[in-house]
Amino acid sequence: MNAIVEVRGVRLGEGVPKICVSMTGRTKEELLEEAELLRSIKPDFAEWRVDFFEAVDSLDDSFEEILAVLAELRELLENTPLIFTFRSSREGGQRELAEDKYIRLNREAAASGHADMIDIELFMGENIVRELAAEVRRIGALSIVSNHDFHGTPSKEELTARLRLARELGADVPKIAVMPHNPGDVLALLEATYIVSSDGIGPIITMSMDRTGVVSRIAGGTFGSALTFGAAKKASAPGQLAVAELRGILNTLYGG
Ligand SMILES: O=C1C[C@@](O)(C(=O)O)C[C@@H](O)[C@@H]1O
Repeated sequence: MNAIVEVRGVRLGEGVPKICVSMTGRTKEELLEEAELLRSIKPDFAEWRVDFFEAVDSLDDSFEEILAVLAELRELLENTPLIFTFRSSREGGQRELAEDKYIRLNREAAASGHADMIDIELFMGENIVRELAAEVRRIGALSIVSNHDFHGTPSKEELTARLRLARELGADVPKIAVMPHNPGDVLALLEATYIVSSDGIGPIITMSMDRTGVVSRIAGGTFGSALTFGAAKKASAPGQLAVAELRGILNTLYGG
């Protein structure tokens, strides 16, 4: 595996940390509006948080409505790399999907060719993650294997182990987001980031949430996090800064 992951010409793991903005529309109209806004904001990456999309509740077996919206988003976003993410409730998302639907949804999103990266939750289970990550890659997309703790921050050792496990299971990019209760928790996240990024195997994405964790969203790159999430209209997680502000700070820290 290369130390750099390239998506539509954007090199993750090299230079200034990349900025990703999530689209959290509940309806197709809201999503298309968000995509229009992103055309002017021009983040390095866009993420569609599919769990916010109301039509998920009436999903039939074809996923037709989701795949149609995905195709429209792809077109509007032109060459901006697009991450497809269904975040389940137990990891801080809006909805839950039965395991078989979760697998098929992600597989079909990858097969559509409209999503560049597919977010797979680490805690779906090792076999599912391994198979899905391999399949996503076979189809020609990339995988982010993610874990989120909205209640606390595991120990540095546990954070390190989870990031490395994601990689072992085939993640192109391991990702972890955790909630700090004190500055020591942020330090644990940053130290784990430094340790795992020093493996030199490939990019990782980490963040500590909320006000206490903001420092990780702006300076995580110093410790080896390749991407940070910023907000356009609405934050998709606590602590995200507005893109313009984030971009200014990243330019100050890393040169633009
Ligand atoms: O995994 C992440 C990171 C995130 O939770 C954050 O804290 O910025 C935001 C989510 O939309 C994204 O999928």
